[in-house]
Amino acid sequence: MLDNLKQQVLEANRALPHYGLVTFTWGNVSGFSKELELVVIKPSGIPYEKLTLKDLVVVDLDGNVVEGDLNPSSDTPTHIVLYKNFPDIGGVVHTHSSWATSFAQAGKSIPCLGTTQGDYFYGTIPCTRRMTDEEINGEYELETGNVIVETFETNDIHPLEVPGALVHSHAPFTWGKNPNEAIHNAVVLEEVAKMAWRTYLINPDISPMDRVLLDKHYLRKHGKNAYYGQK
Ligand SMILES: O=C(CO)[C@@H](O)[C@H](O)COP(=O)(O)O
Repeated sequence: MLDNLKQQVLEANRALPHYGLVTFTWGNVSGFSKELELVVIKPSGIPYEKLTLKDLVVVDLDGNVVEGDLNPSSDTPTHIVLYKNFPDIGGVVHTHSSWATSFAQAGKSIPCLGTTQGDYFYGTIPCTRRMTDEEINGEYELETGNVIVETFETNDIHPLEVPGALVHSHAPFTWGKNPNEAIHNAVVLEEVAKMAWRTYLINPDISPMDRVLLDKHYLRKHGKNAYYGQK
């Protein structure tokens, strides 16, 4: 079971440069085994092209390394917070992909302007609030996860209906049922961020797409599945 998850995490991390989502090592992917309550994550600072299965790090939900000789990604606490608070997710991606990161730096959420986003994100992709000095000077990566969870709870957003968020002044995180789905959502997020910027340049007054069209597209693709409409 863990070997299969490691293979998924390795392939997902290698997909980051393939899809143009990272510069240098500005990104990381993890996978979660609910049965084992273990997270497999990319080691910190290791280039994707050099990554092997034995380099991956396995941590428990307290962040303790249970397998691996390298340091886990510096973002590991954020990944763990998301696994603990968003049930049914099995993969998390963090990148500094430039279009999505530009919205995060601007502190702007990405409204759902068209069906491209509507097929994968059931509405606005939220940007978190700025973090406080205490949060930044405390356990920053842990607080980063907490501010994402806070954003979803405050705005009553279901994390499997909107599988991603922009962290103010930082960058995006996406997730999914497994690492591959989290990567897919990261690619979509970067693409719709680019489209949103261009859409606002063409028409600064454009409003979000009609809800009836969003429902038609989102429900057609996802159906009334287990989590639709539930918290
Ligand atoms: O967000 C950041 C830095 O701002 C990190 O995502 C790094 O860009 C990658 O860190 P490692 O995964 O290599 O520790």
